[in-house]
Amino acid sequence: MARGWYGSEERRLAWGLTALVLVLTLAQIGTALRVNAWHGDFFSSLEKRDQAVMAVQAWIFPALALLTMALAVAQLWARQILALSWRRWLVQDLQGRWARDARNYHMGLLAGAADNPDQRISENTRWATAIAVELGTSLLYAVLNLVSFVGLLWALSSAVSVGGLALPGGMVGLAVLYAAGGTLLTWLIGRPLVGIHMARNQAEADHRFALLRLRENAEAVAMIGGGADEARGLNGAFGQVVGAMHRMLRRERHLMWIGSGYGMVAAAVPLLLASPSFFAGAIGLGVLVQLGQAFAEVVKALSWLQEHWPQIADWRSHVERIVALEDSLEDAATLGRQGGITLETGAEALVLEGITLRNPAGRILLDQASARIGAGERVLIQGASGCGKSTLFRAAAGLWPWGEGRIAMPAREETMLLPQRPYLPLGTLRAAVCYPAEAGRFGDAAIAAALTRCGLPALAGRLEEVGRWDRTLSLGEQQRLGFARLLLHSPRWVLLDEATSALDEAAEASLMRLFEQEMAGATLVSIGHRPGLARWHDRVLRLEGGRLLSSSLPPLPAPGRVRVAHAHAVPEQRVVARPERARGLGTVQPAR
Ligand SMILES: Nc1ncnc2c1ncn2[C@@H]1O[C@H](COP(=O)(O)OP(=O)(O)OP(=O)(O)O)[C@@H](O)[C@H]1O
Repeated sequence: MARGWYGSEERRLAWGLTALVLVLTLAQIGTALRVNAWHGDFFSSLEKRDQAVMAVQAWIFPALALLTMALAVAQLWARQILALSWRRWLVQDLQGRWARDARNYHMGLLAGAADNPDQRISENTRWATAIAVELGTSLLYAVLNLVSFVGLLWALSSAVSVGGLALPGGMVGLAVLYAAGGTLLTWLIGRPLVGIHMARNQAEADHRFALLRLRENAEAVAMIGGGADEARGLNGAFGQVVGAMHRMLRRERHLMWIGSGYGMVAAAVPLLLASPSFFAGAIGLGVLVQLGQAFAEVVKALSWLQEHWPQIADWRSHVERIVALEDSLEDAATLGRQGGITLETGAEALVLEGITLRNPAGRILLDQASARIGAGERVLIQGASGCGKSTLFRAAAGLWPWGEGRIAMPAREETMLLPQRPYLPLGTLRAAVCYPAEAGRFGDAAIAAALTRCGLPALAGRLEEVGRWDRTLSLGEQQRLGFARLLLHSPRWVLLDEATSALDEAAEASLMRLFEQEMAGATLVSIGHRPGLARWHDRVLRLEGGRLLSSSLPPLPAPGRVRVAHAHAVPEQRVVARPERARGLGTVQPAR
């Protein structure tokens, strides 16, 4: 995680902020050392009853206090900015990779992919970076403290004798043994904390996802009266969070016993051990106080792991989740590339050559099928539910990884696919209609005309309104909006996947008439179950038993009559030219 940022185009910022934190931390250590020396001088002056020296020390203290405060604030600011900048880079990097190249789609197809990527990107990155900076600076502080105070402790303890035995550096050895014992004990008791934090993180993510799912499906749940059941499910999901929290708190309580006991003993031991030397007059009060402080600082520095173990466990659980997401993103990219289907774009026709498609379980949907749809044709794809019609479109969009063969497609910018429920982005209605182009791409008059033509005249005056259009518009209205998009973008190739399924026949006819009038030159490939759809097409491609069977449709019937496919279907071999049409203008069927 860190290497990416420190090697990125933001590396100057990354290294600069890190250097700033380092310098400010060093300044803090220097000030702490000076405060320690001040204590020595102050208590020595007290002991000697030297008022003049004490008055000087009294003046020094406010300056030291002010410096300590200023450095604490500056170092905190630098740490926070470092963590925030790193998180910003990490989030942008992760969400960019997740959103691009359909990796989020391929992650959904991967068995065992990292769950809840949203929580990993928004939540885990926050803690992984913030705690890393905290741990990093506190470790640096501990190391520098150790280096600073270990010499002092060594020097001071050379004047101390225990039981008449002078041990130069004895206090240092004692501090090392003491901290090592505490660390070992902490590790033994606190080891399961990492797993517990992982379980808590997972439970938190599952609970949040359950809440989100209910929010997104509020209407369906309310209609079926599933509220009580949902509440039980949510309570169950949160119960997992509470369970993990209890396990975590129990462990942390155990660690607290060790931590607090150790701290108390560390404060008293050096004073008790050095007091005989003080009474014997070998050391003064100032040295005794300094010795106690230096011992506590050395023990604290050496006990860094012990003191920060709960934080380390928490941090690791966040990092593990981000690393798992990164792995899944890589796997998704591999899955996206691995497909045996060769996709060529920029072709003049849509050509399928020896296409085999399988579902994720390996079931063959399409077996070595070939077909060609020429420019200007209107082809209806039919077949039983679940036979693989939409999967064929997915393959044509380069999304389906399971299969073989070759697909040649027109250029992407000349093609537009309308699914059953068009995707409506968050934001203004204008943005929703213009999608995927930018909101400012089309003028008001063009948008209003498109909406009116597609039976949504009432929406033409609400272009600046912000709303959840996927919620407030009925499915039929959303499908009309999809056709308004088509009109605006005017692609040469249109792929419809049950894009009129929510409309009545008259409204469907009104929209399909677009391909007779405003978009008369476009090639149309649709998927649909309704028999009435056939009248808007020249031929049918039927997906049956893994084969694509082509049937031409009879010449244009009289308006209002439904056309049916020829009884003798043949495997696709040739292109059937689109008959010339001449039809009267259709009437607009407003939805509301
Ligand atoms: N993401 C997926 N994971 C697992 N199976 C899938 C996935 N997508 C499609 N399938 C399976 O592939 C098969 C073909 O699905 P597809 O959506 O192409 O059917 P369809 O012919 O369009 O059906 P319908 O007419 O009902 O829309 C189905 O059995 C479906 O369950």
